[in-house]
Amino acid sequence: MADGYRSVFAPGLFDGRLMIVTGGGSGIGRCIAHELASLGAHVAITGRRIERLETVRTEIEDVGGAVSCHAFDIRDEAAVVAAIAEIIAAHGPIFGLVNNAGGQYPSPAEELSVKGWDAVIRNNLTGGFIVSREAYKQSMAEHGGSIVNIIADIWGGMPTMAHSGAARAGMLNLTETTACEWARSGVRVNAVAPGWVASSGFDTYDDAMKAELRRLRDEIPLGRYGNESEVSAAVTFLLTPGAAFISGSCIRVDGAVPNHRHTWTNVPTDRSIAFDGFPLATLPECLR
Ligand SMILES: CCC/C=C/C(=O)SCCNC(=O)CCNC(=O)[C@H](O)C(C)(C)COP(=O)([O-])OP(=O)([O-])OC[C@H]1O[C@@H](n2cnc3c(N)ncnc32)[C@H](O)[C@@H]1OP(=O)([O-])[O-]
Ligand SMILES: NC(=O)C1=CN([C@@H]2O[C@H](COP(=O)(O)OP(=O)(O)OC[C@H]3O[C@@H](n4cnc5c(N)ncnc54)[C@H](OP(=O)(O)O)[C@@H]3O)[C@@H](O)[C@H]2O)C=CC1
Repeated sequence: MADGYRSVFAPGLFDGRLMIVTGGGSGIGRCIAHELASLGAHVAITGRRIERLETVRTEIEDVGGAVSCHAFDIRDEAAVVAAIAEIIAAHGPIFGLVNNAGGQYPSPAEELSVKGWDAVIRNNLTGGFIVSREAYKQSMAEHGGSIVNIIADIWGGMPTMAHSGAARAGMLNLTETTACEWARSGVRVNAVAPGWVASSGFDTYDDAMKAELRRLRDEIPLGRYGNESEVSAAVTFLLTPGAAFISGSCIRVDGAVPNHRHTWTNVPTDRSIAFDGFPLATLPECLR
């Protein structure tokens, strides 16, 4: 038998608990599924492509974990309603939900079509909302639970990711709002915001984007990309009783990137020209 996932959390912590991980067929979601299963959970992994889910199912079962696969698009409301009902019928009440599925494509904002914008907003905001609502209504409202939403580093502009940045910022507020609304049902809702994490997600980028990623790596204060297990550990912590009084919060897993942003190295050296092209002298004193 292959080695299982080595979590820093106590073995058996989630024995018999049902956890859903959307986007569990690759990258960060796959890693989270492995960690939760290694701690005793039954993990329901979801995604659009069943073959990727089946591969992860085999990996987890090979090390003795409990897992099931459920293929659906998180943006398809009817499919989500049916899939959540099917998961509960087969595996019992939902204890944890990790809204990890998502993604986008890079594009300058002025070149985004409304169709492309909508596709990405639905992938990174609407989908997570639908899955959360159904997990709450169909199960967690009765007995409590914990939801973790994977967002992104939204503490600043995200050039070429306007659609995704807007969606993830919306997801952070949805996290905060549902944390309030569902608290009295014993449901906690938190977010984890990965920075640049070397995962299968990087494979979806073209060569220009990969070159940009290599440049960005040098600007990460901790000097490297994050890895999938570092995101998974933060998610797992939020699902544990150790986080019982944490709700509506966000853990950034980003090597301190947002703290570093204001140390710009590319500020204009010609101090006679303001950033917007107006001569500096025309600006009020307080803006100089
Ligand atoms: C954010 C910070 C860091 C994050 C890192 C990560 O997330 S790593 C993880 C990274 N992992 C992932 O990102 C994985 C998940 N990502 C995805 O599945 C896609 O990015 C998706 C959300 C667009 C799929 O939405 P879908 O199933 O609805 O796809 P669809 O094919 O039907 O397209 C609908 C419309 O969108 C437009 N459009 C789409 N693609 C492009 C493009 N390349 N170029 C230009 N435009 C594009 C286009 O308008 C298209 O309509 P058209 O003109 O064809 O009639
Ligand atoms: N890697 C990074 O640096 C960062 C990643 N993130 C976010 O973390 C999450 C995981 O990313 P990562 O593992 O790197 O990338 P991946 O592309 O490997 O993971 C995305 C997963 O989501 C699934 N998915 C995407 N869209 C849908 C959909 N509409 N319905 C159902 N499933 C869907 C995909 O499976 P399938 O295609 O089969 O549906 C895939 O398994 C994503 O939300 C990503 O945007 C955020 C910040 C940084």
